[in-house]
Amino acid sequence: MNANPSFFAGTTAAALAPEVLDVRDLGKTFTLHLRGGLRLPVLQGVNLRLAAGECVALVGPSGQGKSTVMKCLHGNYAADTGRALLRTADGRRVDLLQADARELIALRQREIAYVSQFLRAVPRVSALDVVAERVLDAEAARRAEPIDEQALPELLASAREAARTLLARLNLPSGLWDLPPATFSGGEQQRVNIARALVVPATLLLLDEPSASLDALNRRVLVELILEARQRGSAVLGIFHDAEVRDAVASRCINLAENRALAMEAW
Ligand SMILES: Nc1ncnc2c1ncn2[C@@H]1O[C@H](COP(=O)(O)OP(=O)(O)OP(=O)(O)O)[C@@H](O)[C@H]1O
Repeated sequence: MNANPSFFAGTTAAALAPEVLDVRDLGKTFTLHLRGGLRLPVLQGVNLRLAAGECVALVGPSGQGKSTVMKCLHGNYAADTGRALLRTADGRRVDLLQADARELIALRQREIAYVSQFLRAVPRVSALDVVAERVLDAEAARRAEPIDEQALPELLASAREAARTLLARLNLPSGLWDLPPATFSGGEQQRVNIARALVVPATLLLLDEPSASLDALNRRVLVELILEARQRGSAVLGIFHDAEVRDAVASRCINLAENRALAMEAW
């Protein structure tokens, strides 16, 4: 499938699918306090919509703010303006830009998965458990209470099984599974990161250069996994500098530079 660079030129299926994310007027200015309060207006009036099962690629020159959009939606950066309404799996509408810390944690456990180029691994936790923990977190969030001690061994066993399956699919050597990923190569860490994000279905997948450190074999696995996530109904927003990966997974592209002007026409 070729990515379609025109704004809102989605597939018919995407047009019929329920809307998952509606971002309007997203704005972000960085203030550099160590540079005398220098202000960098990076995002202004960003609008985008994502339907279940579609993948939108953010494209455009370096430094334009693509990663900043992702970080605002994931709650790593506070946005200055706008709203980003996410329709959750149980049909609620949550503004990602206004969610408080507790709500953000819950959203990250159940609804939103984020892959960046960098894995922020907890020391001494094995690669297997970095992935399996996400399954347990999602289950605890689904039950809206911590998992009790009696249920834990069985849940942990099935979470580790799911983690093993995905790590094997991503060709991470089994000899590494019980080791903490801190000393892994860039590509190995990236694969743990991808497995952690994709081991449970997400309403919204945020992928910031997920193939940056992958070899050709694992890029193909990544493409398969993203297409399967779309098929399950995840809405995917991604930055893919690898054009082959982008063309294989994206249903349309948005260039932030063109976004503002075109969005004004569309609304
Ligand atoms: N935490 C920050 N503090 C100050 N400036 C920042 C911060 N994060 C990003 N920027 C600036 O915002 C601009 C946009 O950065 P961003 O990483 O979002 O761009 P990008 O489009 O993703 O670039 P690339 O394609 O090179 O990854 C850059 O000029 C960057 O220096």
